[in-house]
Amino acid sequence: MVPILPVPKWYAWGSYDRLQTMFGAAGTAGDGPIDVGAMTGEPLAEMWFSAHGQRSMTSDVLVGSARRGTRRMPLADLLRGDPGPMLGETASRHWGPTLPYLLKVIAVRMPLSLQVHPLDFEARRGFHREQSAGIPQDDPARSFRDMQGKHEMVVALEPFDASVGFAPVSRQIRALRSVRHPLARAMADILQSGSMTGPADRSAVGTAEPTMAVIDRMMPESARVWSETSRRVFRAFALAVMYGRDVDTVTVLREAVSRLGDHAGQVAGGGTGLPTGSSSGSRSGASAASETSRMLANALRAAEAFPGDASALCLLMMNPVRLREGESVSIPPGTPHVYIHGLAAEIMTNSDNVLRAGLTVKHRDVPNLLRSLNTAPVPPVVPYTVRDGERRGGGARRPARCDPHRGLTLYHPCIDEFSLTYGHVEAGRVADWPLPVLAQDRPRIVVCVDGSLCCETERSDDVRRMTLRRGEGVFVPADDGLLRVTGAGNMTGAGNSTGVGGGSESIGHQKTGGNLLMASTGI
Ligand SMILES: O=P(O)(O)OC[C@H]1O[C@](O)(CO)[C@@H](O)[C@@H]1O
Repeated sequence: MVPILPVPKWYAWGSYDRLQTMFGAAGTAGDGPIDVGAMTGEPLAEMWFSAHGQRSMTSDVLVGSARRGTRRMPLADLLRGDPGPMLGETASRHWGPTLPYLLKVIAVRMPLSLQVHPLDFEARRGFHREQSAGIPQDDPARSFRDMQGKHEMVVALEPFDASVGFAPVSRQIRALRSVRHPLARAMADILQSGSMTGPADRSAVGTAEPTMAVIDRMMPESARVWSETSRRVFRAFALAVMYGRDVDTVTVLREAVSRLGDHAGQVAGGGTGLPTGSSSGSRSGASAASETSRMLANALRAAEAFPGDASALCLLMMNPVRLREGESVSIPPGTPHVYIHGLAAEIMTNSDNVLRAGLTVKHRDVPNLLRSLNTAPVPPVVPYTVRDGERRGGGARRPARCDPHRGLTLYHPCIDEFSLTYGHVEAGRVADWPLPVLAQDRPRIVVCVDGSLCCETERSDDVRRMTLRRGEGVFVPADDGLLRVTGAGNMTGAGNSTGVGGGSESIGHQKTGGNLLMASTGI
């Protein structure tokens, strides 16, 4: 068990206080430790616990001992040097000498890009193409930073708003028709009839006949077997991201919100936002209207952050999602998504490949995004959750309510690279399930996201103990076997600079315990 120092990522959409407060001095950055707690003037978006191949993306770990002295080294090097004991036999056999997952805590202050993660084969193809074009891997204009598709899962640490995947087409048409703008109308016409229907539609994009033919040529090869619905969704989406120019989205969306009676504010007030009904249009008028309002609300927030960017209208085609703390959603490669607001843990395959179509100051790559785009209107995928050994949900539309204050929940999507455990461990209590299950030959990363926790491993006679305060984390090698975690006292100050605790906190004397986030492989 070694302390791990997360890598901070400063992006414009990050928060000026959330991660700073959580992580304090527990961060690393390239050449040395960094006190993110003192950097409230900068928007801090993400803290990465990672062994990604690029130096600027791998976390450092502290090796050695408090008695003999510690030194920092990149986690990626530690794993490469001793893959068997560090990663375990199963993980090394499947994924080679590296961690197959990347864990982040993210703070979304304002909407971030309309994006898609590439499919595996597109990532491989794109990576090699950019390598042979000589584009440096850390070039901001690079789309493929590694060779992997990115499968992702989000677990909300606080209410978290997003738009994920395409909504049922009837919902898309309804939302688009609620907005009085020629581009929204042209998108709705395409969804309804397969094409733009008249001169008014064409004037919306300032171009004539060939538009549809150009768009159709952007479809991937797999489009040959797509349903007509998927083809229409592709065309409407592509129309906005390829041809939408300087649309005053803020004005038209505000007007639609106020005309519809602003359900958005009421909806934002509570409850899970995952779509609940079927895609057959069987939902009641009231719930359809409220879903339109939520689509509009997300689109408006995106438009206000990026005025003039027509791709905000694409959020009127997407499922609005509101997660409560402890709820989660999977983002398989190809899924269009926009994160709107909130604090969350994100775990993903070991990749930094993001293809953006809009709502960003970063590099956009519409052609590559369209090649990976999943155009099927499907409800967001909810990962399996397991509590006390009991498996629930999975692919269901409504997640089992996972109250993080009532113990630990294990979340896992239908892939093997990662799983995540989140929940509260009361002071003086030893977290039992699922930690023993995850002890079998798996590399783990444990982060204390609130309060404090005492971690203990025992290998032969060597007992190692560490107290984690808020923001501190440890990497637990597969070889360490069973990890015992006990809720410690209330020490909510920002993390210390080393993450090395003595294990001598007065467990049981204080009442708070801690909130545990633990990443592991799924097998
Ligand atoms: O590169 P951007 O647009 O800032 O977005 C980065 C974020 O988007 C995601 O890909 C969201 O799925 C995250 O993994 C990452 O945190």
